[in-house]
Amino acid sequence: MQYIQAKVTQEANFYGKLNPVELIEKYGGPLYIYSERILRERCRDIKRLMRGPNFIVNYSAKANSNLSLLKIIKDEGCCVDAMSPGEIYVQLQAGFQPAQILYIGNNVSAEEMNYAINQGIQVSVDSLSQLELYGKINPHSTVVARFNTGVGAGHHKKVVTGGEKTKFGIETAFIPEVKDILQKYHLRLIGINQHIGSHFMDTHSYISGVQALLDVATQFPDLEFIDLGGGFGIPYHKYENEQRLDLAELSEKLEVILTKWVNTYGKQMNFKVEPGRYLVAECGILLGKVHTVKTNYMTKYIGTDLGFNVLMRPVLYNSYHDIEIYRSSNMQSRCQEAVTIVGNICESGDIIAEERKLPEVFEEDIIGVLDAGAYGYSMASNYNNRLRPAEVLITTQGDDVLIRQRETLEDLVRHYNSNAHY
Ligand SMILES: Cc1ncc(COP(=O)(O)O)c(C=O)c1O
Ligand SMILES: N[C@@H](CCCC[NH3+])C(=O)O
Repeated sequence: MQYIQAKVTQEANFYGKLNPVELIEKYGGPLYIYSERILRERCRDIKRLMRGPNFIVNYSAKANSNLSLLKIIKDEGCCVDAMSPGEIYVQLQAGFQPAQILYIGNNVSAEEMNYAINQGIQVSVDSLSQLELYGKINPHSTVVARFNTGVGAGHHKKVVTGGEKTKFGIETAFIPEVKDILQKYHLRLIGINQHIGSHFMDTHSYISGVQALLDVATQFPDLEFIDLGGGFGIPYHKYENEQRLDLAELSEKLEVILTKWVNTYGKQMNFKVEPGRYLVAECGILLGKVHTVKTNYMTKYIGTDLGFNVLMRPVLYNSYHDIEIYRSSNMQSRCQEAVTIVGNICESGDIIAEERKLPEVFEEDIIGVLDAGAYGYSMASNYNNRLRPAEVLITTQGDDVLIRQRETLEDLVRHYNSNAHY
């Protein structure tokens, strides 16, 4: 097999004992591959953000809720946050204890709240009306509230979750109303949280958000924890040597402001963060095959089986992913050229990479889409009745293990009611 453009994965010895062509031959494509080693490294990186037992990493499982990955993350000593009863269900299956799960809901129904409450899982509410609902359902208990401090950040406006133009969190101007509802239902606010948005690469906005959240915290004397949120970015432009987010710098800044704040609050505090992408993005690569190479009116299209049903990010946010090329044939790339890599979905926007400069690509080549572990499979769909792919873990020993089967055609009709009369 030839590694045509594969500097990143070769340096990381990503694929273990098999190469990407062999992995596709063995499991078929498209295929998500995850490196256990890189996943564990990222968990350890983020756990070094703060010292001591009062710091908890809550993995935000919406980024990737594969059961096997959850078990590894749990094994690394992380807890989790959940966005839905489905996430809670899978997290319990992965072995997390209810006390290790924080349900950070948004527009949650009474049934969904009860689902969490009945399992002993702490709920965080993000509006006055949800706080009222929680109080009615579960008075004389503890509650957590998500605030919107006005600070937002993110790689695209669709993923900025703090500030004026977002549905999330309780605006800080409503703190008096929060206190009234707490009193009315005899609720004790034990934690507050926020999440300013996804994928920041410098520490500035996160620190501003933390400072603003601490100002909110000062107004509630009974807190046991403050959850500072996630959003830690990863270098998607590895071929351009993009710098990593400076976690050491962030750690130093956090230490200064949190220590100062704890001294004035006058009581020990637990601090949490909620990283999703940071833990799982870089451990995942999406592999697919080139089925067609064609030119339409001067644009050279590389037609693959990587439709936006398997990786939505480029279509939804215009997101960039580095591309690698692996080849089983002896074909030789003669030049670098700008090509547009597309999938097999019936929409013109089904583009993974537009006008990307790559060594000449041939049919049957394997394409690797890097940093696809976060919001890849978890946002995959059955659009065009395509099947969601299989997922394979490369263990720290370099063995490949199937951790989720590829869907089958039968899965596509599994939930139809064939006895329906109409
Ligand atoms: C409440 C909450 N916490 C954490 C995250 C994780 O974000 P990220 O994957 O950017 O760390 C998200 C997603 O943006 C979120 O909505
Ligand atoms: N899905 C987004 C991140 C948003 C996370 C959820 N608030 C992405 O792929 O970048």
